[in-house]
Amino acid sequence: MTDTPTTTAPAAAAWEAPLAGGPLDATVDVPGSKSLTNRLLVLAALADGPGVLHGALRSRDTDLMIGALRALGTQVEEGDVPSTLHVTPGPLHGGTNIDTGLAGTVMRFLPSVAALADGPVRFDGDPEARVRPMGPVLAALNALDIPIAGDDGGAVPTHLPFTVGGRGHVRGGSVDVDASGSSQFVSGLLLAAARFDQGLTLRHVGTTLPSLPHIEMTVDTLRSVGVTVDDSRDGIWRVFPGPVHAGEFRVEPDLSNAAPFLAAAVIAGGTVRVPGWPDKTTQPGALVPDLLTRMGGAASLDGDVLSVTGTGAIHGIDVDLRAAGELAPTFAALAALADSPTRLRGIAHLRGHETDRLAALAREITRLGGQCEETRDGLVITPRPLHGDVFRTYADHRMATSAALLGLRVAGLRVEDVDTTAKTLPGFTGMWLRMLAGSRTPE
Ligand SMILES: O=C(O)C1=C[C@@H](OP(=O)(O)O)[C@@H](O)[C@H](O)C1
Ligand SMILES: C=C(OP(=O)(O)O)C(=O)O
Repeated sequence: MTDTPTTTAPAAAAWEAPLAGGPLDATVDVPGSKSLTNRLLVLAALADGPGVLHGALRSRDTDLMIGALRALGTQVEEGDVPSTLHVTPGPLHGGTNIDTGLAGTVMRFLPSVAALADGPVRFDGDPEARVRPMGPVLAALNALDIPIAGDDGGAVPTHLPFTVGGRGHVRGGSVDVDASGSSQFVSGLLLAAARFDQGLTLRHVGTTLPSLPHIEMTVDTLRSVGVTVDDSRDGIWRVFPGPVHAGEFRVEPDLSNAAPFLAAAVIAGGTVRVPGWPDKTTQPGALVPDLLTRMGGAASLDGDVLSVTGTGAIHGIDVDLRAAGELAPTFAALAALADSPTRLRGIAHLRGHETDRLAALAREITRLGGQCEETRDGLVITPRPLHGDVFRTYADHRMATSAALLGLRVAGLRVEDVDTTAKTLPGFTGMWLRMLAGSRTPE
């Protein structure tokens, strides 16, 4: 995954990012967390009875998860509002296809569910998904005696497309996994492991481990459905075999999607508030208030309302974002507008995200006249005066929200394919305009 990103989408369809007209004063209701919604959907499909999710995110990634679980035999129905989902598990069927789109959570979480199905399940996704790393999950399942085939046979594939030869049960046991490329390799194996005959002991054998909060989220979510997990040793997780209990769950707002709105207050000045902020969470977005404070904002929590106030002054930072790589595009935008250089470290694995985010951010910030250089494991951004141009997004929702942030200060910035934000936040442009107008953005 070292190729530089390319795109062929026409610049003509680009969205004119609005300039901030003055200090903000807005309350933004952010929809549910992608990561929690897709974990809870998977566990509901593996549960011992019908369950309910409230506040679920409805977006391309979560609708792909719903579509895939339906294809495997699970009933998923909307309640009185689209964010309420009733899930009734059924026997897991093979003989089906799964469209992963560009969703890491679908392509990495469902192969071990498919291994429990009663026949082959073929996975494929967007062209951009075919270059995202899959090898460690597939090799681990293969080591547990699950046949995994690429379209042309041969060795265990390392990328989409592939077929998981579901056998109705998985032996389980112990596997070693190099998860330095993505925490989702760990989460994807742990989520289904209580349904493996022997459960699973998973040992991470790589040099670095990104997104530890997302692995803690997996462990926490498993425990919330009655699964016993031992995570007492660094880099080793043991999931005991046993039932996954059905239940009724409420999904927290997506704190990583809240990040660009809160960051807007630091850039434009004024205050942005996000209600429903959890006082305790495994979401990496929990780091946002502290990071925005270090860059010049002031954050406070009043009840469950998180407020960020800015003056327009932005300071560069040196930060290891290993735990929260999905925040990097937001902080890269802030960095390009700051009064001193920024170094973002610990995020080499972003080269395997929706696009190679390090190359994409460096290229697009440079296109606007900025200075952004890739390092071995991150970016160094040196603020320079920026000018308007087309900002390419490479099918990456967070490139689009990052561009909207830059557009608050850079006249004439046009965001290519802004609708890519539908991956996790459909309606983003409406929410952004309402934030700028100072009116509350309904969920
Ligand atoms: O498990 C999850 O829900 C996620 C884990 C992280 O993946 P990586 O560890 O690949 O960064 C994160 O970036 C992604 O947006 C969501
Ligand atoms: C990396 C991300 O997504 P995915 O779940 O597709 O890996 C992201 O949302 O920033």
